[in-house]
Amino acid sequence: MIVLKLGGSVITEKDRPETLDGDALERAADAIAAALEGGLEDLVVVHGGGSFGHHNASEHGVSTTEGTHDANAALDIHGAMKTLNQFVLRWLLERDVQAVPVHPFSAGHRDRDGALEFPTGQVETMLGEGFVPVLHGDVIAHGGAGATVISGDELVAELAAALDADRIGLCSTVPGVLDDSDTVVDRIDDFDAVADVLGASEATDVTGGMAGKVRTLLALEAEASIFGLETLDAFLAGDNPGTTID
Ligand SMILES: Nc1ncnc2c1ncn2[C@@H]1O[C@H](COP(=O)(O)OP(=O)(O)OP(=O)(O)O)[C@@H](O)[C@H]1O
Ligand SMILES: C=C(C)CCOP(=O)(O)O
Repeated sequence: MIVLKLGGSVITEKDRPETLDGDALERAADAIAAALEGGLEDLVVVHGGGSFGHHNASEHGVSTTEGTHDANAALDIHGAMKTLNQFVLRWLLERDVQAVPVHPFSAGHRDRDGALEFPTGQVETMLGEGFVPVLHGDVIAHGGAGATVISGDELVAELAAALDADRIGLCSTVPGVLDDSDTVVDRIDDFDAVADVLGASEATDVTGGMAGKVRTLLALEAEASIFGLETLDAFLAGDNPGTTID
């Protein structure tokens, strides 16, 4: 079973609000369709926000820790993410991938300590029935804070642990984690060893960019790969392109 995140920075033009990168989404959807046709059985897709969601969250001052009690603000962020989710579903369905949505806002919550509660029975049942569940970064009810942002990366970590994923992949806009001479770091097992080169995203991003991604993945028991779109098909075929986080 694979949990795959399509980075928002890959499938959208991240510095132009609410702009899809149709060519990139097409390439990603082609790779997913080919892998399923080639025999891959269980795949969960999660996508990030890119230019959908992050701008809205930033405008409303909402992040993973700063919440809102204004339903209009929550729905503005959620609506942007659902719009992008519709695009992802459409691109997959056009390639006969049996993609169905799971909207995290209606599926889970954080408690007062910020701990995520995310039941996964619906995702497991979808997989068992031959569907490809497609989740996305979203807003989520948060005890004492109203609604806060949940990143696609956090959902990947949660799903991978709950579903005991065999492989975890984060397809981003970079070929992997880059060191200070822009060479892809092969393997990361310690945050402090790479902390100096890990930055935020270059675009508006309320969930922590590459540093947040590495921190989230290091907390997982299973290995994860961070790689670029050009090696998505290789990852789905069983290779470990880019940076391995363990
Ligand atoms: N050391 C690094 N190596 C690679 N990328 C880095 C590094 N430090 C910071 N970055 C930034 O992190 C970005 C990737 O993080 P980002 O959160 O934008 O990715 P994403 O998951 O694909 O998108 P989204 O969060 O919208 O879903 C890169 O585009 C780059 O700007
Ligand atoms: C900004 C929102 C709502 C979702 C962010 O998800 P991410 O792009 O995976 O960090």
